Amino acid sequence: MAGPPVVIWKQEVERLLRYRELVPRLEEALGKCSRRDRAEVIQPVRTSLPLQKHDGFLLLMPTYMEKDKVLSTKLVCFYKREDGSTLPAVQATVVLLDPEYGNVKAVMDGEVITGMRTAAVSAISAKLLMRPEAEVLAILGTGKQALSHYDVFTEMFLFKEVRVWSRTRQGAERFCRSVSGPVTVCASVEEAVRGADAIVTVTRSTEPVLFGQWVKPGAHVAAVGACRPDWRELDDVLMKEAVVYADSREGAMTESGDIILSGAEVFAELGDVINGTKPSHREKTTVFKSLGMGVEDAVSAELVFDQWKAKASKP
Ligand SMILES: NC(=O)C1=CN([C@@H]2O[C@H](COP(=O)(O)OP(=O)(O)OC[C@H]3O[C@@H](n4cnc5c(N)ncnc54)[C@H](O)[C@@H]3O)[C@@H](O)[C@H]2O)C=CC1
Ligand SMILES: O=C([O-])C1=[NH+]CCC1
Repeated sequence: MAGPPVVIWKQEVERLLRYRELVPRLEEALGKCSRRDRAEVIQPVRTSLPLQKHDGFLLLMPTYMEKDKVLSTKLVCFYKREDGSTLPAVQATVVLLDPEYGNVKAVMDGEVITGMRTAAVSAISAKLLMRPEAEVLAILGTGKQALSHYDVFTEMFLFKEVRVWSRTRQGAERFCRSVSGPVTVCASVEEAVRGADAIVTVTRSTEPVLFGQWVKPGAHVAAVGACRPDWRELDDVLMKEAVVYADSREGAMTESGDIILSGAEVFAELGDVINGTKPSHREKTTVFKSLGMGVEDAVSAELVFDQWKAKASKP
C-alpha cells in the first residue's frame, strides 16, 4: 500500500530546485516533446476553464512520460489583474502520481516551479537563438517572472548591462531592491529595448508593448506573457519580421494572440533546434513565444521529489 502523499511547499521547493540541475532536464524534455513519440511524452493542449467573475482562467496541464515513469498534472489559475491588486496573477499546484498505481506521490507548490521552469526555458531559447556576443538584456515587466528571468539570465550569460522597464516607478524600485546585481531603470519601453541584444517580455498586458521598429536587427526576444488567443505583447511588425519559435506548435496556434492575430508562421519548436531537425537563425531577429507546457512542470516536479527523497533518506 502506498503511503499518503508528501506535501512539499514553497520554501522547500525553493531550497531544492537549482537552475544548474533544472536547465539540462528541461532541455532534454523539450527535445522529447518535439519528437512526438507517445512513449516519451503525452501532453494534450491544456484545458482552459474561464473564471469569468474573477477575470481569470484555470488551466489543467496533465502530462505522462511513459519511458521516464513520470505522471503529473499542474493546476494553475491566472488572472488579468489590474496593477495595485494585492492578489497574485498566477497560482499553481503540481500533483505528482505513480503511473503504475495511480496514487498521488506528492502535492507541491507550483508557484516556484512555474517561475523557475518558465525562466529556465526562456534561457534555453537564448542559449539556442541569441547571438553569442550579446551584451545588453532588457526586461519588460517587474513581477515574479521578471525576477526569475533576471536570476537565470544573469546566472547563464555575462551581460554588460541589464535594463528594466515597468509601468510604475514602485514596480521598478521593488525589482531593483530584490535582485542581486546592477540594473538600469528605463522610463519607456523604447529606451529599454533600443540596442538590446536580448529582450524578455513578462507583462500582464493584453495589448502590444514591444514594437518591431525599436528592436535591433538580430536581437532575440523571449515573449512570456499574453497567453490567451486575444492577448498581445508584441506588434505585427515584430512578429512578421522575426523568425518565430515556440515551445509547442499546437499550443501556440491555439493560445497565442501574438501568433494567431499577426498571422505569423511558427518556424520551429525549441525542441526541433535541440534535436537538430530545424536550424537556429541566430543571425536574424528571433522571437521565442513561450506559453508553458505540462512537461516542463512534470520534470521540474520529479526533480524536486527526487531531491526531497534524497534529503529525507539522510540520517
Ligand atoms: N509562458 C509561460 O509559461 C508563463 C507565462 N506567464 C505569464 O507571464 C506574465 C507575467 O507573470 P507574473 O510575473 O507571474 O505576473 P506579475 O503580476 O507578478 O507581473 C506582471 C507584470 O506586468 C506588469 N503589467 C501589468 N499590466 C500591464 C500592462 N497593461 N502593460 C504593461 N505591464 C503590465 C505589472 O506591473 C508587473 O510588472 C503573465 O501574463 C502570466 O500569465 C506566467 C507563467 C508562465
Ligand atoms: O504554463 C503556465 O503555467 C502558464 N502559462 C500561462 C499562465 C500560466
